[in-house]
Amino acid sequence: MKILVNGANGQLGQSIIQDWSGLEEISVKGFSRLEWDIANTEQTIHIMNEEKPDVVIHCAAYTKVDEAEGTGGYSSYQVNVEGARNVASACQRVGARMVYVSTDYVFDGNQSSGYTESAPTNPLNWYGQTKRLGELWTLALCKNSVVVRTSWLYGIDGANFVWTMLNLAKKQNMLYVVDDQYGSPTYTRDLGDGLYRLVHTPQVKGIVHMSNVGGCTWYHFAKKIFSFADLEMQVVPVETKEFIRPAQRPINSNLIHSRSGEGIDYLPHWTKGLARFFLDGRERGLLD
Ligand SMILES: NC(=O)C1=CN([C@@H]2O[C@H](COP(=O)(O)OP(=O)(O)OC[C@H]3O[C@@H](n4cnc5c(N)ncnc54)[C@H](O)[C@@H]3O)[C@@H](O)[C@H]2O)C=CC1
Repeated sequence: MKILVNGANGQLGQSIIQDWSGLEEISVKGFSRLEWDIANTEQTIHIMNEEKPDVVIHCAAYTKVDEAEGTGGYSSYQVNVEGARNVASACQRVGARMVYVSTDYVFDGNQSSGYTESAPTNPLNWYGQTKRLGELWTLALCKNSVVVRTSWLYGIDGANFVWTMLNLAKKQNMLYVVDDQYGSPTYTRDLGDGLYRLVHTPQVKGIVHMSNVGGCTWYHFAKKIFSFADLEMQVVPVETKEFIRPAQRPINSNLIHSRSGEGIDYLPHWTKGLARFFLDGRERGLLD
């Protein structure tokens, strides 16, 4: 099975390439933005015609949530909507399955019980809107496609909340962290494992929620990070309204995994994902 990964220099893309390279039953090839700009229609068609993959893992995205608001949304629209449309139609043309990675930010977060795959979407910010439009184009243009929604993603290679907390701990011993936004932190390697099972479960189509199970607030996530890192840090819980940011975030973006019985299984609990991150980081000499 031949698999292409776009956005391969991002945190999820790197994690997938590292874990899937060398596996016997698949061949995986990653493309950075410089090698494959998904917003470039001709380049997308050319690469897909040349490579003729069985599967494309679509990791490429404009992910700067606050900047997306500030720039009038142009860059995020180009990548998250037009780029997804290009890839979906090229996948359809060459008969490839497209796995479009999406986000909990397609929901407004007002539903305290969480969101199933079929729950109505209502993004609060421009990033979420562009990702939702990308989902719709993917499902409309590529018959053999799956939209995989995940949340609060962090990996060893990349900028994310975990590294932000660990880097701040080098400079200060007190931090304010939001305690009224709830979600599921998801480790890229655990998501990669879930995507690997999905790739081998061809009958699954449509929308699938895939995040580490369980959930917490950013405050509890930060506390857990410092506990795993064995660092003394005073973490003070604050409300979202005390942190004014350009993009609004959902208060409760808990993703319900109602399709996990279909051969794709649940990912481990989020605290296990974080423990795995620390093991990996220590093994690679990046963490004490
Ligand atoms: N980071 C997070 O907390 C979450 C991310 N997601 C989704 O997961 C997926 C992967 O996210 P991350 O790895 O965290 O993002 P990332 O920002 O680390 O990686 C995205 C990659 O896409 C590339 N890219 C940007 N524009 C491109 C273009 N025009 N053509 C080709 N590549 C382009 C970037 O260079 C980058 O390497 C994205 O679809 C994102 O929307 C979903 C939920 C949470």
